[in-house]
Amino acid sequence: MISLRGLTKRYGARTAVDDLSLELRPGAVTGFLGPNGAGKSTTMRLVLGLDRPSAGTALIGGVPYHRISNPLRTVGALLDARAPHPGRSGRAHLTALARSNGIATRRVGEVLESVGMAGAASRRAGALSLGMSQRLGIAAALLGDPEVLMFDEPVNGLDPDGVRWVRGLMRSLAAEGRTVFVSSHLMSEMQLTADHLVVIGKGRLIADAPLAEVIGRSSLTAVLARTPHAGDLAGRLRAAGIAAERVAENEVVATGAPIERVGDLAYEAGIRLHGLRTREASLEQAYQELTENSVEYGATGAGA
Ligand SMILES: Nc1ncnc2c1ncn2[C@@H]1O[C@H](COP(=O)(O)OP(=O)(O)OP(=O)(O)O)[C@@H](O)[C@H]1O
Repeated sequence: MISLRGLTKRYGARTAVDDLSLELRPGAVTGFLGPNGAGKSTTMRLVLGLDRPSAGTALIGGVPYHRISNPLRTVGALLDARAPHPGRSGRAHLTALARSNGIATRRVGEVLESVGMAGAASRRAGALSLGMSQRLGIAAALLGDPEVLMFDEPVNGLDPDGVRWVRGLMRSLAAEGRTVFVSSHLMSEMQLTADHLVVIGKGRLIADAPLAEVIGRSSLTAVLARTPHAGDLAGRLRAAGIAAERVAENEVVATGAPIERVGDLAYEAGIRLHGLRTREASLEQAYQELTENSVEYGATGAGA
């Protein structure tokens, strides 16, 4: 469990993380989304005690990182895949980490195997491709078999097989009851991986909700009704406070209401339906709506 309370980080006049309060629960993959510069990496660094908050707290299992006696066994993280010393082999890097954290060195072989790097373990870290570096970073995060895992852009540089592998890994770590917190800019991938989403913009919390709820709140998620009485139905729905529009002779699009409510209102009004279905927004669309006012470094002008 990770708990943030009023977490704030200022760099001079710039507020990178602004009063974030949330709880990340175990047994779920929580996706961490936000435009470039939103404060995702800074938040993760604060949780890991790599930076000091200007205000507020970040707790792991109820305690701040610096008070955890066995940090690697409690929380594993991939923040920067290029962090290992470039002259050291992957195996040497992991062995040094294991030794300095009281972890049995046989774990090194196990995690190298589990990330598909057993064959490349003796290569210098500096000679690894970005994708292989990501795998090594994931191996380091898994080394202490921790309950809490944080990954900053873990699929960066991975090929499609690697991306699918990371997705499966995140899902299985969560299924084992661990807390999995993962940032990404790949919305289609997040939609397949995350159970819950935390969205921030300019350091501030924009959304903290289950994936289905974030998608359900999008204006592009709608209920489509086919009926020979489209005008009537649209009127009834609007009278009940639901945004509804007749888009064709026999079709109504309603937004902001669950499909059951639209079906019930049609039934109560005695309006015959020939079809009723939900059209879901993609996470990409929902995300864009949520963050359109928070993009700091976006392109401007025509075509942006
Ligand atoms: N050490 C630092 N000194 C000054 N400003 C910093 C420092 N670290 C981060 N920032 C600023 O804080 C803000 C948040 O940066 P951060 O890297 O946390 O964002 P992010 O959401 O991870 O972005 P990205 O998606 O681009 O990785 C940015 O405006 C960044 O320039």
